[in-house]
Amino acid sequence: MKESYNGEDVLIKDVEVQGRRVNIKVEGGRFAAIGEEAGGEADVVIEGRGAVALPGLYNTHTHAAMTLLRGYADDMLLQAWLSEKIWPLEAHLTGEDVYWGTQLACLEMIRSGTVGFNDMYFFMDEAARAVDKMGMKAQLAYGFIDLFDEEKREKEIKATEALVSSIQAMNNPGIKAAVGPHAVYTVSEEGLSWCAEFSRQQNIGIHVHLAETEQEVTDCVAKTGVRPTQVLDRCGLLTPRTVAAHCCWLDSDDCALLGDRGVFASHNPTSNMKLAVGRAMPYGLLKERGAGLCLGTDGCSSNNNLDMFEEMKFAALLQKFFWHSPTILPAGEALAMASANGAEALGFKGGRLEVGAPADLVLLDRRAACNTPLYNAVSNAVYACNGGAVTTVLCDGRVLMQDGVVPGEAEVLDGARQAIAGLLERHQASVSE
Ligand SMILES: N[C@@H](CCSC[C@H]1O[C@@H](n2cnc3c(=O)[nH]cnc32)[C@H](O)[C@@H]1O)C(=O)O
Ligand SMILES: [Zn+2]
Repeated sequence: MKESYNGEDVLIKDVEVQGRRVNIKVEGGRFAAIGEEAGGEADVVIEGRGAVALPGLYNTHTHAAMTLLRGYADDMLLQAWLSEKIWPLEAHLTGEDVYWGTQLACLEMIRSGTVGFNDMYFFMDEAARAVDKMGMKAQLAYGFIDLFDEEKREKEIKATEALVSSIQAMNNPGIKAAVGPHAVYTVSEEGLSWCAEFSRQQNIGIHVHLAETEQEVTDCVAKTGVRPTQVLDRCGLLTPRTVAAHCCWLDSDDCALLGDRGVFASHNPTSNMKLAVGRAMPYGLLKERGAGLCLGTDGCSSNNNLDMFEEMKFAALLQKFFWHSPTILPAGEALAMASANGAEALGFKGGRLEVGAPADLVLLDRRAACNTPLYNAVSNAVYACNGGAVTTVLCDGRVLMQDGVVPGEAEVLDGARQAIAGLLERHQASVSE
């Protein structure tokens, strides 16, 4: 497998697509042909051996470098988890840590069939360097938190402007900048409005946490007189380029507003259940009102992995359980949330297994137990398999994993382990001072 990519043509032979055994030809990073007739010369030939072919997946809400904090703090309520555990350790993060933590996240995502993701964190120029090296697609935002303090707001504005220009200077169409106003309880309305205006001026996306907990909503109403959705709207943050993560504690007016504005609601079921936020995103109401619907894992510290196959299953099951409906969020809709919808939410064209689309492709092992029997490949993908069944991944036609091999995996794991050791050492030294 080549570690760099120069638009090689790829021929994938004998794979299962919607019940048919076909070949897939990739030319110039796009699907050129899908069918028995697909063939001809190719720089790379992959024997599918009947593997199940699916579109590449998009994780629309994560804090990628939180891989370094996996398992560091579990079984806590959100506010205590953030203030007592997560933020004190994050204070010691360096750019190098985020470079290795993001590479580890990319490795984990590639191995489980994700080709693109939506990130909000610190040192995002380092995250961009990691994404560029790993060959994935991403929308990257600096997590803007001003804590209602004017001086901190100025610093967050400068950090956001710096990140956007450094990403735009990379000229990598697979890596997009965005603004990342964290949430209504950590960002002033001046800060929220600045983010909205800057995203409009720069024509870039918006990535924000919305209505994750009941406390967020009640505190917001007590403080401003209106609900978080209305605060975001009056600051100009609800747009068709907005991905709002969580969207759990929304009422029907909130859902109507998100639908009217064309916002994408990113469902993060595992994180919501792990942090016991107490309510499932109102999937049915948001769908009825026309909001975009996509899927995310949140960070590794509130999941604790980045496996979008698990996320599809938990989304389908949580919606059925919470809304008492065995038919809500069927497998096909869960797969659409995790692929084409997610790509669209981030302004990418991929996540679709169709001629002309960018070649985002995942092959699942046909011989895996979770694919035996194979009555329905989509049912198995959502309800039976997890990311462990993924054998081969292409992103815009670039082979990121072939037959379970990701080039440079050992180096990424070693680098991440060293970063974790340094981070814990610095945190320990500060605690014992
Ligand atoms: N400039 C900001 C950086 C924020 S990055 C995004 C933040 O979101 C935090 N985070 C992770 N998961 C969640 C969640 O589920 N809800 C809210 N915040 C989260 C994460 O730990 C990180 O601190 C600062 O000065 O803190
Ligand atoms: Zn989050």
